Amino acid sequence: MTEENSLLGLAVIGVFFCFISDFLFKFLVIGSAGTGKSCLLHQFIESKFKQDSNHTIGVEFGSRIVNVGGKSVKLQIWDTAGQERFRSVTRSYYRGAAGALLVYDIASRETYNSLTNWLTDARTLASPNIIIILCGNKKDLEAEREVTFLEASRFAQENELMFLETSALTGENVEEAFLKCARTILNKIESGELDPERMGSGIQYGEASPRHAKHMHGTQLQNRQQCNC
Ligand SMILES: Nc1nc2c(ncn2[C@@H]2O[C@H](COP(=O)(O)OP(=O)(O)OP(=O)(O)O)[C@@H](O)[C@H]2O)c(=O)[nH]1
Repeated sequence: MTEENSLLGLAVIGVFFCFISDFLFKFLVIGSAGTGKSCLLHQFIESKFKQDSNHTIGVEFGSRIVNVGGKSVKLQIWDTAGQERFRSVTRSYYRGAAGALLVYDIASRETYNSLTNWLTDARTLASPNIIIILCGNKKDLEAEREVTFLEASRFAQENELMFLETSALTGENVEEAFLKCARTILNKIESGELDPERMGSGIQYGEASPRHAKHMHGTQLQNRQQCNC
């Protein structure tokens, strides 16, 4: 084998391992219209600010594999429309989500005042154990701030939420928000508090997980037994 061929082989193996994951987590991005949910998702996936973002119609989807505590986790993220007229559509996507970013705009008290409604929806429609991070977005609009950091952090504490102020425009804390949520879920899996095998947990074993291989092996065995081959 030539040196070029072996380098090519290593590159192919590298690319393969980049696309396989230990876990898959279903995430939601929820909150009032115009708070920057689509821009946060775009910044997280594309590492740039989405210019001319329009209102989301129903839901949009994005995914990215991240490394959390030595494990590769595929985040399957559903960006939901904040407009009231889409509520019945977006609510149908909540089911079985493991984590959520609950977004308000620090420059709009109205979006902050609606948080309780979004939170109730998430806990009743997704799961009472859903891991939620509160994101005070548009942190860059300091001069227009209507919601203080302190009051939002108190709200987060009272409602058992994690909290960060973010800016989809500058990228500040965007990566951290998604990773913090993923890390908390992973810690709960490792401590046994969350069971990925429970129906509707919003968690699946990825292709790189030995549990996935075991599960696949079991399925293949079952199929073989069924077809007698
Ligand atoms: N200054 C500033 N503007 C932002 C930021 N994030 C989003 N915006 C702007 O806020 C507006 C709404 O952003 P979107 O991401 O479309 O909001 P959304 O929450 O997805 O809205 P819906 O889809 O209607 O629910 C757009 O004009 C964005 O340019 C931010 O971090 N800072």
